[in-house]
Amino acid sequence: MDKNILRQEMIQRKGQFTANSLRELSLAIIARLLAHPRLQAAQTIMLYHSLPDEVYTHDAIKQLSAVGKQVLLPAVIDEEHLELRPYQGENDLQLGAMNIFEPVGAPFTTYEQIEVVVVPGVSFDANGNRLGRGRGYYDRFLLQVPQAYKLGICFDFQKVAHVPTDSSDVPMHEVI
Ligand SMILES: Nc1nc2c(c(=O)[nH]1)N(C=O)[C@@H](CNc1ccc(C(=O)N[C@@H](CCC(=O)O)C(=O)O)cc1)CN2
Ligand SMILES: Nc1ncnc2c1ncn2[C@@H]1O[C@H](COP(=O)(O)OP(=O)(O)OP(=O)(O)O)[C@@H](O)[C@H]1O
Repeated sequence: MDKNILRQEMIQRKGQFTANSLRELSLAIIARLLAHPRLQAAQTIMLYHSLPDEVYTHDAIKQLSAVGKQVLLPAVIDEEHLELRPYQGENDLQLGAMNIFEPVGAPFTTYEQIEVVVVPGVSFDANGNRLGRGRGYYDRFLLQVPQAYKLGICFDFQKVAHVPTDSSDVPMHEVI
C-alpha cells in the first residue's frame, strides 16, 4: 500500500537524525509557527504535545498559554476518537494511552471556537495533503472543525511531491 511505503521512507529519513538534531531543526519551524498571522490572531488553538520524532512543541505550548491564548491538546479516549482538553500548565499533564502527554480535566467541547489547528504529520505535500500515523484519529477529528485553519507542521525532509490520499483524508490549508 502506497501510504505504508511512504511511512517506511519517512522512518528511514528520520533515522538519520539524532533526537537532539530534530530538536534543533524544530526551533526554526516553531519560530515560523509563532510568527504566523493566523496563529497570532487566534485566541483558541489546538496544538499537539510532540513525541520525540515530531516537531518539538512543548515550549510553544507553554509560550502560547503564557500570552493568554487558550491551548487545547488531544487526548486519546478509544481506538478511534480524540477528546480535546485545555492545557493548564505542565503539572496537569499525564501520560496517556499512546505514550503522549495529555492534560487532565474536563473535555473542551465547543469546537466551533477553535480558530487554528496545528496538525502533526508523517509527511505532507505542497497541496496540503497529509499522511498521518495511520489510525485515522486526526482525519475523524478534523471533520468536526470545518471552520478551523488547518496548519500542518513537519521537518523539511518530510515534505514530498505527492502524498497518496483517499476520500477520508482532510487536507491542510497550509504546511509550514
Ligand atoms: N504528538 C501527537 N499527539 C497525537 C497524535 C500524533 O500523531 N502526535 N495523534 C495522531 O493521530 C493522536 C494519537 N494517535 C496516535 C496514533 C498512533 C501513534 C503511533 O504510531 N504510535 C507508535 C507506538 C505507540 C504504541 O502503539 O504504543 C506506533 O504505533 O509506532 C501515536 C499516536 C492524538 N495525539
Ligand atoms: N472520517 C473517517 N471515518 C471513518 N474512518 C476513517 C475516517 N478517516 C480515516 N478513517 C480510517 O482510518 C484508517 C487510517 O486512515 P489513514 O491511513 O488515512 O490515517 P492517517 O491520516 O495516516 O492517520 P491520522 O489521521 O490518525 O493521523 C483507515 O482505515 C481509514 O479508512
